[in-house]
Amino acid sequence: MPIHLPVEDTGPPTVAIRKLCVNRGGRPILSDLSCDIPRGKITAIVGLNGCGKSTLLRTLVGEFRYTGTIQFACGEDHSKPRPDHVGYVPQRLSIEASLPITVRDLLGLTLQRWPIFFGVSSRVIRKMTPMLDRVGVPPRLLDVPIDGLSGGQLQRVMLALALEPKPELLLLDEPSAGIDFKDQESFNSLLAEINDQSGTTIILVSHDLNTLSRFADRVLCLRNGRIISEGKPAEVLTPESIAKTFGPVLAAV
Ligand SMILES: Nc1ncnc2c1ncn2[C@@H]1O[C@H](COP(=O)(O)OP(=O)(O)OP(=O)(O)O)[C@@H](O)[C@H]1O
Repeated sequence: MPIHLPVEDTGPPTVAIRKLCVNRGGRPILSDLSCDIPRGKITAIVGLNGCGKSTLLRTLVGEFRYTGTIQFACGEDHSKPRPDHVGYVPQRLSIEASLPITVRDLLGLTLQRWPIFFGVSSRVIRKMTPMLDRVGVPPRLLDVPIDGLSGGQLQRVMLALALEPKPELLLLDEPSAGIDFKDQESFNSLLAEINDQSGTTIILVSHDLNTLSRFADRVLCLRNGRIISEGKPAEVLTPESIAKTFGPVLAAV
């Protein structure tokens, strides 16, 4: 029986998920998953590799078909989120890393509504420096090819794109993967600042239970595509719940 601890009252949830089922490759990945994502809070999703964390985020951004309901309370039309209501930082870039694309090209290609062969508009060019500044990326990196960025710099560039124009919901899939401890700390502080200053609801997938216990408002533990427990970090990251989510070996550590 999953453990569901009450969400403190922050008004209607940003996302209400009910009986969500997702199949991939003919196999159930998420099964009968129900939860509320509280407005203006940071919710972390944890669980073993392959338990369905990325599938859940990618379903929320509309990538996979599903049964059940996902009710968004973003913008005025609550039935469907529009891209400008939801920002998404994927686990990895699905483009060839060796393509000779600079940060400026990536921002131009993503922000512009017409084909890049018309050139990047001056309106878009003017936006780039403040966008990068907001996430702590120096403007000199605009001319660096994306495969020349460090893991932490690339995550920040992706975050800058996800924050454009001003999402009510921000989804991040393992933003700390491949980043050293210092960069992780400063990236998490940046997310906390965004959450604090603009009230953006954040859902992030993470494997770093220590950091989450300080940083997330709520933790959702997944195992084999089902919710094992959810609640505040101190309530949920207990030896019993960790053992149910990750198995007895980690709990014993
Ligand atoms: N294209 C696909 N076709 C079929 N099954 C897939 C496909 N992609 C992923 N899966 C399976 O879906 C399951 C969930 O994958 P998902 O990426 O959501 O897990 P995860 O919890 O995010 O894992 P990780 O922590 O390793 O990123 C895995 O068992 C995976 O093998």
